[in-house]
Amino acid sequence: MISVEDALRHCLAMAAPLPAETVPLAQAAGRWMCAPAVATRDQPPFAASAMDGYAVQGDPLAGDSFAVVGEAGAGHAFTGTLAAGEALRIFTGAPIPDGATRVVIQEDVDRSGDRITLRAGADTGTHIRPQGQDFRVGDSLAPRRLRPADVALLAAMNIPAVPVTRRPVVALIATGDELVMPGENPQPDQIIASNSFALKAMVEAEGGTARLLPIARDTEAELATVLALAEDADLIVTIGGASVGEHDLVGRVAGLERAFWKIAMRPGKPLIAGRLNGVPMLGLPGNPVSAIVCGHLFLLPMVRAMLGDPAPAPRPLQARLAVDLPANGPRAHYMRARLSVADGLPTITPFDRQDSALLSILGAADALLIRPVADGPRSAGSMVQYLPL
Ligand SMILES: Nc1nc2c(c(=O)[nH]1)N[C@H]1C(S)=C(S)[C@@H](COP(=O)(O)OP(=O)(O)OC[C@H]3O[C@@H](n4cnc5c(N)ncnc54)[C@H](O)[C@@H]3O)O[C@H]1N2
Ligand code: MOO
Repeated sequence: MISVEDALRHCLAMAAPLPAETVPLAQAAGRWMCAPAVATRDQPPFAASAMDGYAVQGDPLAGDSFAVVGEAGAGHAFTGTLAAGEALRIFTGAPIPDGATRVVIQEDVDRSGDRITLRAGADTGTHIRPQGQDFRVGDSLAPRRLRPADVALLAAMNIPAVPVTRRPVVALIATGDELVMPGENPQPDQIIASNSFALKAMVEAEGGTARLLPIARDTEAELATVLALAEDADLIVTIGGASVGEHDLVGRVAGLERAFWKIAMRPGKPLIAGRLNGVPMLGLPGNPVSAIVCGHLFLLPMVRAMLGDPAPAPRPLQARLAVDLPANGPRAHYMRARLSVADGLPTITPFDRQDSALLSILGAADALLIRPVADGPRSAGSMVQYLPL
């Protein structure tokens, strides 16, 4: 058995960033931009009014009066130059005319015909957004997973398409004679394949493309046939058949160059990783919670690394333990747990039942409480690490 940390290192060593492709901005959200984006213009491209009002020169006092000589709106610049004693009717987003140094908001003036007079108590802000206050030509946005606000920033930079890492194709193969697909009529000794659906959703939420392949029955021939369907995938994931029984065939697949088998982790002990004819492969344990927890700890980091994430490993957070816990054993325990807030602090309570077959408990959990190998007894109130689910 190797440690969780060593197992993750082996997994990440197999997961190199994939090549880039260019996508239009409208399809870029959620994708990993893999080269810096550089602004080709200033924003705003001119000094702009931040308010609806009147552009004037200098610092007028209450009672000062101006002749309104024209108008500027967003997209409609005033081309003349403003002289002392003149005002330009101006709207938010319009270019500030030459000669103006300030915008007086319309609530602070009295207008009569083509004249305005400043009221007492007018605010003294300039209400001018300087050219390039948001970004300037040459400013860049570093590679990242694009969030909605990033896509807006790229649009404002006038960048219509961006280079993104190709989505990794992850082939998911459930194995076992006992499995049928949801909606089928299981025999009395059969169950429904479930965890592949969670893994598909997890891969896709992370930016990968998941391909659910047919269930492989417990024969070497059938497993080989289904694995052959996955040979063009970027990552092959099998589910079940990873343990030590006669029907656990994954570790014995022809062409598998194993990096490791069995890790000091609960749930997830029988995890297998390696390359199958050169393609990175993860053999997840069949128990639903084991498969999904290993998905969070090993599969998703590999997907993130293939997408170019420079920090693909899971990032534990800290919370206050709500109950006493006995010492942990020789395997790191990723306990299904619930987060709450007590006295303004994040607090974590593990479920009493931790059997790795319990999907209902995993569904009720929003965190994995991490017990390191041989961690001593913990009292309520001590700080522990967890991974959000
Ligand atoms: N003698 C030992 N037996 C077991 C050990 C061990 O060390 N020595 N390890 C146990 C641990 S830990 C786990 S986890 C399981 C995992 O074994 P496998 O990866 O071989 O998984 P299976 O035997 O195929 O299935 C386990 C369990 O999960 C159900 N299953 C399988 N696939 C799915 C699926 N796609 N959806 C829903 N449920 C699935 C399957 O029916 C079994 O009930 O081994 C222990 N045994
Ligand atoms: O460690 Mo196995 O993964 O749950 O029961």
